[in-house]
Amino acid sequence: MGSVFNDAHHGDDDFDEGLDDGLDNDFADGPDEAPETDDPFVSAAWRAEQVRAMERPLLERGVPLMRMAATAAAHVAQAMLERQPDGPDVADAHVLLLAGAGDNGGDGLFAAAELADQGANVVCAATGRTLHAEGLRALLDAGGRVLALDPEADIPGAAVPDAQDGTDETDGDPLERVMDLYENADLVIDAMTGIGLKGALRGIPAQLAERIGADRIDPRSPALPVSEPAAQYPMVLAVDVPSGVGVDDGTLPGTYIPADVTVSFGALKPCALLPPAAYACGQVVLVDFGFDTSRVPVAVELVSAAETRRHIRLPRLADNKYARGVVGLITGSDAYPGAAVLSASAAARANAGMVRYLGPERAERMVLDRLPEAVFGEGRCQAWVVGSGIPDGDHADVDSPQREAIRRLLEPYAVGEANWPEPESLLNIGLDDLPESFEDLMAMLAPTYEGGQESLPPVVVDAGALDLLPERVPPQVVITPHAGELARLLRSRGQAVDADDVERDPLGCALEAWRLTGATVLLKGAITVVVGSDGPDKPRVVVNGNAPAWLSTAGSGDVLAGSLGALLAQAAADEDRSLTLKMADLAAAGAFIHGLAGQLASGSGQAARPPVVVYDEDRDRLAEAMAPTSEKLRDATPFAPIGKPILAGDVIAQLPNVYALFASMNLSEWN
Ligand SMILES: NC(=O)C1=CN([C@@H]2O[C@H](COP(=O)(O)OP(=O)(O)OC[C@H]3O[C@@H](n4cnc5c(N)ncnc54)[C@H](OP(=O)(O)O)[C@@H]3O)[C@@H](O)[C@H]2O)[C@@H](O)CC1
Ligand SMILES: [K+]
Repeated sequence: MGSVFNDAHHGDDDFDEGLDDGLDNDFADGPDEAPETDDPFVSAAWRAEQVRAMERPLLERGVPLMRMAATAAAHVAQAMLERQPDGPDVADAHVLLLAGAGDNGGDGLFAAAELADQGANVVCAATGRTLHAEGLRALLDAGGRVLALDPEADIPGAAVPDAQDGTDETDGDPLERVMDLYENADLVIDAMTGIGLKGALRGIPAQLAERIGADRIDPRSPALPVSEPAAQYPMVLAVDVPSGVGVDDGTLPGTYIPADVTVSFGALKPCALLPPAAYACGQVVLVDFGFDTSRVPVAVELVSAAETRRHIRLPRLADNKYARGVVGLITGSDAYPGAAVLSASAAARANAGMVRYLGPERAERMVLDRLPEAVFGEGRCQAWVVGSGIPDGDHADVDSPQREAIRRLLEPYAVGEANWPEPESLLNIGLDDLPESFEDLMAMLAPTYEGGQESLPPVVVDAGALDLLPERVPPQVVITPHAGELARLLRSRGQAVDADDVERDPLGCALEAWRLTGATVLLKGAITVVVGSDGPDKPRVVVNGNAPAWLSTAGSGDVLAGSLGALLAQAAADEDRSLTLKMADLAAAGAFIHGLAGQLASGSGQAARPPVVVYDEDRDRLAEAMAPTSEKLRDATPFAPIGKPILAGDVIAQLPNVYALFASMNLSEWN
């Protein structure tokens, strides 16, 4: 399952005819499979200590988890070899196992023993001073060989086969030996460290990861769909997690070995979903041990098609345009009028009842040109979008009327004020209505001061409006910064952070912004990280990974802001007051819709975090599930699997098709 639109297309109601525009490439009619990607289990991740807690009862009952893990890893290794068009059979394969002293190494040893049993030529490079005793015995019994890298190692049976030149193990630099083996291997099994990693890799594992990682990390390589046949040998299979990645926070604290496939045991760990570590995981195959996850709070969640669908409001018989949600936009400027067009068009094509635009005359004219349906001036709105295409405080005119309008719109959201206006009154504010000062605004709204801050309409605060955000706001304020903008926001609140810091630790920085502002934080990136409120002082972390790399294009952010505004307006049209605890999921659903529109527009099967494959004991079904995207989409689109360049307007044009895909999902599930 390499593509999210399959995920969006699994219902009973077959979806193919009747949507010519944009879907004529039959893209949406891809393989009708993988309903399991809607299983919450494959879209949730738990921290290492939580995973250990879930393992414990099974281990106490004597369930042989390590052997189960190893067999799964061996099957996955075989599937990797078999999918290479001219790859070797297992019996002829050269396998290099990098094994640490812990249980992760144990998994690797048993898995490698199974491959050696089938005739594979296996060499284990032991990176610690010991090896899992039974695993070692199994590998040696199966004919595998062991090279100890640590001079202090005490590993019975470790002997170095002649790597190249017939000399014995004491010759030469053992690291060089491993690199020779690496260069001649078909498959590397990385079992140096798993969830027991503390901090950054050090010692021999760090040196190995540095050498091998440097060979495999090329920032200039294009974004390809995962699971395509290897462009380079050897392929790397990571056992549980790629060694060296920050298991719980998704960072890359030091050297690491990026994997083609990561076989994850029992449950996903956050590193499988969070950037940048998720990029190092490649295709993720999840082995279900039957953990009881019911009492363990999810640490990080991947938004799914099923979850996104829950937030979409299909039109009803008795609807009028207001009932379907009205989006108000204060976006675009004389300097960037195009952002007004893009954000308003995106909102209008994303299932909103109406779009109301407030901005300078030139931008208004352009919006009207492209969107005759838009209305201008005051009136009711269920959600707002502000700031896209508006210069920030460093670049705007001091008396920019739009910034002033946004400032006034946001002022009532400032937490800490004694009184809050009823939403009704705020909903009805137009640009011309906005009084001169906050005091005047409050006076105007005075008769309706009753509601709490949670009843204010949701608002997307983007780009140039981020520096207008009040110190603290309620969760229905969604901020949508990219890394540079988030760094700036954090600096304005006393944190010494730059864009690189945000890219190194997106979760940590998004959490910090959430803590400091109270806003729902949507941090844009190849994988979008959303942090919102899950109750008092309790964060909810949701990520979206379906966007193809083509979506990094001018105006993409304006489209996201507009279409997210439309989603929020739909939700608010129904919910009135109870969006507060749904905002993280709503924001992530907005990112999912945007990413899916990008996939449809570009015809791309590439995605930063494609759906997770569930391990299947049946070898054929496993091979099918792990099959390359190009194979799955071969007949679906001439552009598969990589796709084609797109403009922001192409993404907007696909938004109705995204909604159509959701509308076509099993109708009985809509209730
Ligand atoms: N329990 C079970 O039945 C099951 C467990 N499962 C498997 O167990 C794995 C967890 O095993 P674990 O707890 O033994 O830890 P593990 O990941 O091998 O790491 C410990 C090793 O890493 C080393 N090390 C640590 N930090 C380091 C650093 N910074 N730099 C360098 N080295 C460092 C550390 O060295 P030390 O600090 O002791 O010198 C030690 O050697 C889990 O991921 C899964 O694969 C599955 O089979 C399912 C059933
Ligand atoms: K590993």
